[in-house]
Amino acid sequence: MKITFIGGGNMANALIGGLRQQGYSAVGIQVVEPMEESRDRLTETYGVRCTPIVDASALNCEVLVLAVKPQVMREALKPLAGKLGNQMVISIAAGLRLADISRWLGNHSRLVRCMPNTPALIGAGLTGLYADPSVDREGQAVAEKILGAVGRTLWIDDEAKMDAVTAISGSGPGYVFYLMEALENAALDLGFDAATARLMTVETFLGAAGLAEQSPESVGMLRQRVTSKGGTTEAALNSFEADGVMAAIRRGAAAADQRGRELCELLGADD
Ligand SMILES: NC(=O)C1=CN([C@@H]2O[C@H](COP(=O)(O)OP(=O)(O)OC[C@H]3O[C@@H](n4cnc5c(N)ncnc54)[C@H](O)[C@@H]3O)[C@@H](O)[C@H]2O)C=CC1
Ligand SMILES: O=C(O)[C@@H]1CCC=N1
Repeated sequence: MKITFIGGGNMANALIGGLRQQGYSAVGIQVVEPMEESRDRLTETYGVRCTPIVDASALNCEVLVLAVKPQVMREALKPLAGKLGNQMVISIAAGLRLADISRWLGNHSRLVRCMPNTPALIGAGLTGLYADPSVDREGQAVAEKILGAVGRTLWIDDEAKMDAVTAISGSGPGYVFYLMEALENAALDLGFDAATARLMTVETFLGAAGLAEQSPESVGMLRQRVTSKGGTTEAALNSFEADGVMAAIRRGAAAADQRGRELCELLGADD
């Protein structure tokens, strides 16, 4: 199965890195990427062939992965419009409807919309997938195989829910790193050096996530188990509540969901 990526930035690197780690041959992967520096990096790191524009070899594939920013997707698809045969097209762009992508491709219908996340780079991604009703089981299996190579997959049966997937697991690593930054800064405030602050932060997140994964208990219950009455954790959590941290995070995720829907309307509208 030959795969062509349109766009060779962060996410394409994460997906290609994951596929290569899974033993997927570099010969089967090609990338269309206008930036010379990014092309060189991809070739040096993963041994994949890169071209600056869509040429005949880029079209000679079974699967296309659309990995450009939503704002440049329409422009990036112009060289592909009307030139596709039976290829499966997988879009990983936030906030772009399959109907719009299909139209920009000249009414192509074998489309799957996915929302991966950056832990894909270490094989620990989570991808939400939605398939156009015209995609058969074989097509779905192809998408599952590619995204499944870099982590877990979750099929969504309503495309409108893909913005919510983006707001939770797509953008989620950004929120987690933000919380990690906060804990790291707190450790610095309390007098630890940078390396120790990082170690304590990373291990605490890893340990807590691992515990949540293995435990049958809810995360709320796990939190309660750390929180002794009148103790230190309670002092911190009371302070978070007084500052509205929980509500602020929920409002933040809602803002991400809303932004996905805005992008959808803004970028999907006809000229
Ligand atoms: N970064 C993330 O955590 C996630 C991003 N996404 C989605 O993945 C897509 C890509 O995001 P990133 O990789 O973060 O962006 P990026 O900016 O790192 O990569 C996009 C690449 O596309 C290239 N490009 C620009 N115009 C092009 C064209 N006409 N033809 C081919 N390539 C072109 C750029 O040079 C750049 O290297 C976006 O649509 C985003 O919504 C999805 C899930 C997570
Ligand atoms: O911030 C963004 O728009 C992209 C989509 C999910 C993660 N990064």
